Amino acid sequence: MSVQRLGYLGFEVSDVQAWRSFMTQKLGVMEASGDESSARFRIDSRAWRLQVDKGTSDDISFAGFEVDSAQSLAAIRKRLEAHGVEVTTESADVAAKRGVLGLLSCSDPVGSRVEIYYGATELFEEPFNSPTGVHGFLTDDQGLGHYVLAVPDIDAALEFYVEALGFHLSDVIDWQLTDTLGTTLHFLHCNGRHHTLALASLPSPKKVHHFMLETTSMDDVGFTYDRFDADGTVVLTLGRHTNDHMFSFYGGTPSGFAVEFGWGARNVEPGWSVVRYDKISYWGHKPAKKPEV
Ligand SMILES: Cc1cccc(O)c1O
Ligand SMILES: [Fe+2]
Repeated sequence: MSVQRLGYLGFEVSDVQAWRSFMTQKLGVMEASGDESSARFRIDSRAWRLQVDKGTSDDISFAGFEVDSAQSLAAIRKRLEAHGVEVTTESADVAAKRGVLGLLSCSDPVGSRVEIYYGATELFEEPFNSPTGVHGFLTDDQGLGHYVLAVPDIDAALEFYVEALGFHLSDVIDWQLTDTLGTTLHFLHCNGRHHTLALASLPSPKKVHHFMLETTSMDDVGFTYDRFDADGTVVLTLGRHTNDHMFSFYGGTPSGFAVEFGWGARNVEPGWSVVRYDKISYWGHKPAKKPEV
C-alpha cells in the first residue's frame, strides 16, 4: 500500500494578499475561500488544492497525499509505523477542516508536515472557472501536480518517501546548476504522473524549490508565460524536460520559491525502467535575463 496521489499543498506566506492576486491573476487558479490570514484555491472539481496561511517562513507548510479508502488509510498507517514513523490520527474536527473523511499526519526527516487522507470533497455543483481562462489543469488520478524539496540528507529523505510512503524512483538527473554547484535530482512517482515529488540535496534557505501545475492546453502555458514576462518574473524560460518531456517555464512566486507551469508530460507506464540524465532539459529552461533598468 502506498500513497496514491498528491491531493493538496499548503504554504506559509508573509503576504497573503500578494498570493491571492498571484494565484488568481497570474496562475489562473480559482479562489475557494479566504480572508486576510489565509486562502484556499481550486484547480479542478475538488473543493481546494492549494492553501496559503499567513506566517514568516515563506515556505511549504504541509503536503497532503491521498489514498482511496478508510482501509487504505489504515494500511498506510501500518506501513509508516512499521518503518518507525510516528503517526497521528487527526480528530474528526481537524479532518473536517481539511474537508476529508479521515486524516493522518506525520513528519518527514526534516520536520515537514506530511498528511495522508481519504475522502476529499468534490464540488461538481460549482464548476472550476479559471479567472484567466486556463482551459483546465491535469489532475484526476495523477493528483494536483508535483513539488521539489531541497533536502540536507538525500538518503534519509529517500528512506522516508520511498520505503515508508511507498513512492517509486522514476529516474535521476545529475544537474550542474552552476560551475560550482551540482546535485542529483531523484524523481519519484506514486501514479502515472512521471513525478509527484522530486528530492535534491541542495543547500537552500527554503525546503521547497518549486511546485508544478500541468494544464490541458499548450496555449495556457504561453498565455501564462506572457503574464510572468510582462512583470519580469520569469525565472527559467520556456523549455522541455529530458525525463518527463514536460513543456514548461518557471516563474517566481511572492515567497521567493518558484512555480513551474507546464503541459504535455509523458506518463510512467508499466515496465518503466529507471535511467539517468545529465541535463534537465532537451532545450530551453534558461535563466531569464533580468529586464534592463
Ligand atoms: C528541474 C526539473 C527537471 C526535470 C523535471 C522537472 O519537473 C523539474 O522541475
Ligand atoms: Fe518540476
